[in-house]
Amino acid sequence: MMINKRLISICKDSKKYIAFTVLCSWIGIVCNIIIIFFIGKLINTMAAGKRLPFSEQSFWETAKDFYIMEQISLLSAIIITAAALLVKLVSQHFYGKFSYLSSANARVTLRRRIYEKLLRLGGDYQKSERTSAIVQVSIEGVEQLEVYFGKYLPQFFYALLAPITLFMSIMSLSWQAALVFMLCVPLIPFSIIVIMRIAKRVLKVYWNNYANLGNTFLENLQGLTTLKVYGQDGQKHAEMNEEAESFRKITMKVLSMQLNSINVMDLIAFGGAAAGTIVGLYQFSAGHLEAGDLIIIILLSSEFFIPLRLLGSYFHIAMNGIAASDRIFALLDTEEKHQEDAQPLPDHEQLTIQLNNVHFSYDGKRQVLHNISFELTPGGLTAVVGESGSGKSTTAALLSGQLEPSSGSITVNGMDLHNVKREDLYNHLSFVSAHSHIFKGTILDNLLMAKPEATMEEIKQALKTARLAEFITQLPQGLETEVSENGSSLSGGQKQRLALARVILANRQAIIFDEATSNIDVESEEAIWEAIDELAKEKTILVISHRLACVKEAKVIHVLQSGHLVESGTHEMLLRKQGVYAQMILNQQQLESIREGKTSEAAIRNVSYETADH
Ligand SMILES: Nc1ncnc2c1ncn2[C@@H]1O[C@H](COP(=O)(O)OP(=O)(O)OP(=O)(O)O)[C@@H](O)[C@H]1O
Repeated sequence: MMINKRLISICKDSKKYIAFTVLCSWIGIVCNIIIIFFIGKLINTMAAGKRLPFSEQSFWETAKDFYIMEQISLLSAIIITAAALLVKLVSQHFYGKFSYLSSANARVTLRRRIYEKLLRLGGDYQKSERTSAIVQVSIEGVEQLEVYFGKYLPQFFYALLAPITLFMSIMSLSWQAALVFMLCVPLIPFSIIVIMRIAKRVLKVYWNNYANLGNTFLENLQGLTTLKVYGQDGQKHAEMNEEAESFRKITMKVLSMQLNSINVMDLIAFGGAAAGTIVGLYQFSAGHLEAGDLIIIILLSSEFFIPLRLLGSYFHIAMNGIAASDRIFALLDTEEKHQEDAQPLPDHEQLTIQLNNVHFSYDGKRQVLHNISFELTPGGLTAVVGESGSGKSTTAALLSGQLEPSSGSITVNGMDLHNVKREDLYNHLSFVSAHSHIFKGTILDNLLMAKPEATMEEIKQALKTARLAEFITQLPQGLETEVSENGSSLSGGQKQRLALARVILANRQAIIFDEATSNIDVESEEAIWEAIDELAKEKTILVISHRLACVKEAKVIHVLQSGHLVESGTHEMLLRKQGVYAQMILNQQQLESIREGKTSEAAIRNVSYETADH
């Protein structure tokens, strides 16, 4: 219970450093025992009436001839003591080094595991934890394990070894005192186990509150402008204060629990040392123990309990790490979409993706897609349209392998998408969403991530197709211009055009555009549509768009309504059908004419105001 086997087996490289740390501590206590024994034996010799004749002989001669134990002269004892002090110093130095190596190794191993897992999970990581919680767990949570590996584990094994070593040493002087010490020792781990049961509960709440606070903080920070616009920042401030207060309370609870348990352990440690010493004193007064031996027992009594007492202190800090490790394991255990035996995609010139009777639900309860079947055939433009919430983005996410159907199947060139290696799929297929991620770095860095070996000619061509070349040449630092986190130093349209240039440079066979032109300026929108039309001449393009006028030229348009595929065909065919698509076109035209009407009315009003002003 006090050892987390899984954690240790993951960080198995730390094991040898833990063993070395224990060895260093053990060498330290053996040195202490030797020194204390010499002091005790010297006192015994003096108490027996033997005098050091310093006035008659030189110090060295006196020390050489004065025997404190059979076969051990004072001079030998001084030399051995000096050597023991030196060894203790060296072992203390190495204790620090090995303790650090053990924890550093474990932290590196865990962070690498988390990172690799996140890479394998891709967008699925949110199934297990929220983004802020993952950041907390992998930074602070892993950091909390420093004490577990660097201090707690070595101390755990040392705390088993030290009492046995001391028991054997004291046994030679008084087996009764040694026995009393030994009987009191298990009371400390017993108290640790009792406290651990309470601690586990409290620490779980502590970590939940901590993660919630982090999440609220991140969300409020990201949405600060919206909160300010709606005057909700004060309200959110108050809510965050409440969360912070509950976090403060649970932190105080953890601290007071730690303090109380340290008090209990102190009571046991001092009580045990006192009990053993009383036995020693009793034996001394009865004449069964010499004065020096009693002093040895008194001096070693604290050593008996210090290792376990220290184990208790480390234990509380380590428990925090263990609670964090539960969250780390939850993340590491998140089911991965892909099996180890995933296959590479057979090399085809073109990509055909087929949806066969696909049903999908996010939560297993509400069906979002019902029995969808269609084919994304090679070359040209295919469109998926439908009202908001009809399931367009979900379809795009299924086609690009980000989601898996609840039932039915998706095949790529005849192969089940589930079995296709993700790297291989993305070597053939790209995806551009409404919020393409632009990374902190230069514009060139962002482009090169699509094709690190791209030539300047290819980059220029991609920028030209994405209608971004002119903008870049206007920048004083051109391609070397730094963009801030998530491209926040670029406009929405520039960001999307940069994402488009990146996808063009990647030169995949198929590209899915999911509302890639929503929420951007008209100029950028037109530029992107022109580029999409150009790309569709060579590649397989699937667009999801609410702008029906832009998909008129598509070779096939699929219409979704409440998760059902209700119509498929060309623009003309669908218009003739007078069904859902024709109605959508009509609605959009009406909406646009109302908008245009309003604009012209406003324009007329403005003109008349202006005329009146003049
Ligand atoms: N992550 C999610 N978890 C649960 N339900 C979701 C999730 N994402 C979408 N949905 C639900 O699935 C349905 C289809 O959503 P989807 O985003 O695919 O629609 P859409 O047609 O792309 O809409 P829009 O045009 O507004 O983007 C909606 O009812 C939505 O509420």
